Amino acid sequence: MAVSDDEAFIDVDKVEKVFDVRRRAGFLRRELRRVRAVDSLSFRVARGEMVGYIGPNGAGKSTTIKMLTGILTPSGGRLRVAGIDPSRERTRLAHRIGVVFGQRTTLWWDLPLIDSYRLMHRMYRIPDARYRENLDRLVHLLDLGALLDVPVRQLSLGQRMRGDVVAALLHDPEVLYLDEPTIGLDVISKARVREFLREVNAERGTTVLLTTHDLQDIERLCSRVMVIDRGRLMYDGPLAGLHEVGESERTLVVDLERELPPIEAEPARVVRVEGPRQWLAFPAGESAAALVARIAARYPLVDLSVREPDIESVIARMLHAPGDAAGLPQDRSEGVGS
Ligand SMILES: Nc1ncnc2c1ncn2[C@@H]1O[C@H](COP(=O)(O)OP(=O)(O)OP(=O)(O)O)[C@@H](O)[C@H]1O
Repeated sequence: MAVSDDEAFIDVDKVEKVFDVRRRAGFLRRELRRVRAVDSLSFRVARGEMVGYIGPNGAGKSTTIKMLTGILTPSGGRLRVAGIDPSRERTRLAHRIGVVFGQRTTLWWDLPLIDSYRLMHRMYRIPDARYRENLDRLVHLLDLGALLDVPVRQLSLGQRMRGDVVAALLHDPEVLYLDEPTIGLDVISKARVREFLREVNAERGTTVLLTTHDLQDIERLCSRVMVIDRGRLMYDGPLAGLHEVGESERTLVVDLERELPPIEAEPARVVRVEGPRQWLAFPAGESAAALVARIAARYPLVDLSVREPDIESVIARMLHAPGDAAGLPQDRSEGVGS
């Protein structure tokens, strides 16, 4: 998407990351393999944007985020966040970014939640008044008041995740990297975290880069989505466009009054029939309401529901490579000698 030079808050220009990995290739032999995790990757994100960053397992998403936080140094290309080169000035950048890794916690496991926040207050040298104001606001928004004195190890996954989100935002970061922030959460906790992220983005103008395997996270939060595969950017645009490129399909499940032959309702097609229930696949870009109206006019409809495609199938269709279906680990290594 077109973000100009001046607007770019995150600026990634032909960035590469190559890992050299030694693998056992016999009794004594070790073979050196070169893994190109990120391959000439370029994109820009403007301040205040909320962007989904998705791709199959092993596509290079975490490697990108690690370079953006300064944990990893690129092998080539140029990378800036808020004008800062992350790997050179990691500490300075740390005051301006927040990170939530859904699979790991940044909180101290044995301490009550509030003690982790007090430690962050000191670590980030957050002015007292600002710390108190942020803590009150965030704890209220994420409904954590009753849990502040509970050790982190005793929190449920959803409570812990909300605790992590507060920790990432206490120092008012300008950019937030979220890696699977709703993984393993129940429907209510997911909705609460999403609602909260939308508010933070709207109120504070926080720039958000969101990695997820949950298509609904993207649908609810991001107007723009970037798809990475084998370290390369394959798509950058609205989610609807991704459905079109990938020709992804939604499913309409209809319950009829009685068993009937397969419904005829172009462009939908019946993919399964079980008694009076029929499943119809139709292009994700088509209006479900118009389709339902056409079917209701001709068939005795009792009930219906619409099922969205999952993110893996959308990406897999877009990549047009059934053998490489998203979710499968990919070997991207090149032999470089022993
Ligand atoms: N420290 C490392 N050393 C060697 N290879 C690595 C290292 N980190 C990542 N890789 C390799 O780089 C590629 C990209 O990995 P990365 O973790 O960035 O993918 P990902 O898109 O985040 O995947 P996932 O969705 O599974 O988290 C993979 O082939 C991975 O095995």
